[in-house]
Amino acid sequence: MRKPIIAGNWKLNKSPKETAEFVAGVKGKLADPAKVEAVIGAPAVDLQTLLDAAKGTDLKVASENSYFEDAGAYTGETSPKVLAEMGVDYGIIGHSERRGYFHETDEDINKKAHALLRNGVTPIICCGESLETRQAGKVAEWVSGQVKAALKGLTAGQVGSLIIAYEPIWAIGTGETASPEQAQEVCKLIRQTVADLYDQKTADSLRIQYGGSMKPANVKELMAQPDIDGGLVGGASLQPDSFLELVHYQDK
Ligand SMILES: O=C(CO)COP(=O)(O)O
Repeated sequence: MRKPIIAGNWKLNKSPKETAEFVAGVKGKLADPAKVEAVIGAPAVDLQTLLDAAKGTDLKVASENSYFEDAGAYTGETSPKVLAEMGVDYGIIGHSERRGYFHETDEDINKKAHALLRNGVTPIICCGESLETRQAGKVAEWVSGQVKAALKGLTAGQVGSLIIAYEPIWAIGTGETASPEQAQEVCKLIRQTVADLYDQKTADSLRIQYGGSMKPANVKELMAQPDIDGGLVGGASLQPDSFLELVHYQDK
């Protein structure tokens, strides 16, 4: 069975001091790690503080972005090799904010997925359509295209171990959540895309998250969908109380 995974994505929102305060606020209160994984994705400059603070807790750590080369003359980039050495568990890549503001292409994201995997960090690969694409009735074509491009050249074993986050751009930070049915429809399509590219076993082992205004009030309904295995959460992951409510969704 796929273990549910609730991951916060803090984006550019916390300092090291605030990071340590957050972890102190969730310490000893997280869900049973056998039932749900709890992850926080933090800016690169906060990761060491987060790792230190999370030591001895069940909280796992994700980077928000990383480069596709391990080392070299790439000023300002974050090395996947260094992330692995630090003990970072997950690497978010291809977030729509990275694609939009920083012009990341499908090819970059595919190279980043390879780089994380060769270093032993599990990718969380983001995909999702804009409002225009949805209104044009092209969601399936768009999302399956992003998924196929991101997974190019990966083995079935690698794909079965990673995470894809479906984040419709129109639902990010807008308060407008995809309905559970809308989210399920696309998450199912993502799993089918993987089954077509690889096989059913790989598709059944891959975990798929929904992201876009997930919050304590809607987490349970979203997580009840058969193809949604987790959440990638921005705003509602910033405060300990709200994050704890999300990771405890099974107790609601
Ligand atoms: O982009 C997101 C997570 O990666 C979603 O952000 P919000 O939860 O703030 O809508």
